[in-house]
Amino acid sequence: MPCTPHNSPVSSPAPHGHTPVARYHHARLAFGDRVLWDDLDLTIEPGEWIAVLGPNGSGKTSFLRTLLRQYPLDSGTLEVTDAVGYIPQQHADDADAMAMRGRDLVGFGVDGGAWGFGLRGRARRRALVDDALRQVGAEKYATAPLGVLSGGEQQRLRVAQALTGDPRLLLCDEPLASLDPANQQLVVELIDARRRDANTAVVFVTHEINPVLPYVDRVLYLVGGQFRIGPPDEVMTTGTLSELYGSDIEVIRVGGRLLVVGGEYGHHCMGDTHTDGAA
Ligand SMILES: Nc1ncnc2c1ncn2[C@@H]1O[C@H](COP(=O)(O)OP(=O)(O)OP(=O)(O)O)[C@@H](O)[C@H]1O
Repeated sequence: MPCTPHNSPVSSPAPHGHTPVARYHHARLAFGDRVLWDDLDLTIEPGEWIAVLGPNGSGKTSFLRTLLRQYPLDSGTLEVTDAVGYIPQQHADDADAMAMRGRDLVGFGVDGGAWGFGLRGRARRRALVDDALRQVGAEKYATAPLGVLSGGEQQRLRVAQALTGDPRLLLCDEPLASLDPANQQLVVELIDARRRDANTAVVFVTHEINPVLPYVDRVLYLVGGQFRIGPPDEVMTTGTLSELYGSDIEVIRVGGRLLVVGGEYGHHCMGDTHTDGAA
């Protein structure tokens, strides 16, 4: 993959206006012979929720990495806002969970853990952290060591961390993994509240579309170097997924939830879209 970056900021005078937060034009990403996608044209609008789906290794995290400017494109262009927030998977922190308080984790969003602030810098940092904690309702356990908090509480703090930069674009990398359904719902609602309050766009990588299905505007479905992008009703269909996977896939709707079954990729598909008790 060439190292020349093709990514550049979208110029945006109005932070939460109508300027797109990201724009791919004829974009291609490949590692050696392995093409993850080619000729991707995609404009992400403020307030839009895009779910990124696909089997293991199809390029979902790599897609986020292009938006984070960690992976340059092979060809084509990507313009993306500078105001990007990132929510990682749970348990993604390497730091000692008993030595770090909840608000320390949130503070990393402000300064990446840098030292040497003046008084004014510390006051500003404290205000940003307090505001982010308030947005996710985590004030109560902000001073507890991270290691004693539940998975749901920790994930709330990671949402708060991502909000400290006042993002126009929120990137979420499987943020529901290993949460129970009640905490999944809570985290999804926090993200949606931010989207509604600040018109922040959301790009949400997930193996389980059902917890976010009511919020999703468009699905980007990646499979074996191919992709489809469109509203869930257009992409999550027997016809579209069968064509994309190149084998028979059946999509069944059960009580507002989706169950995807069949074909040689059946195992992946079940994992991609089926959560609890949809069958
Ligand atoms: N820096 C890199 N160099 C070479 N290959 C890479 C690099 N990053 C990712 N890949 C490859 O690109 C493919 C897509 O990886 P990616 O992590 O984006 O998939 P994914 O859809 O997020 O997978 P999963 O669902 O398992 O998390 C994989 O085959 C991976 O090995």
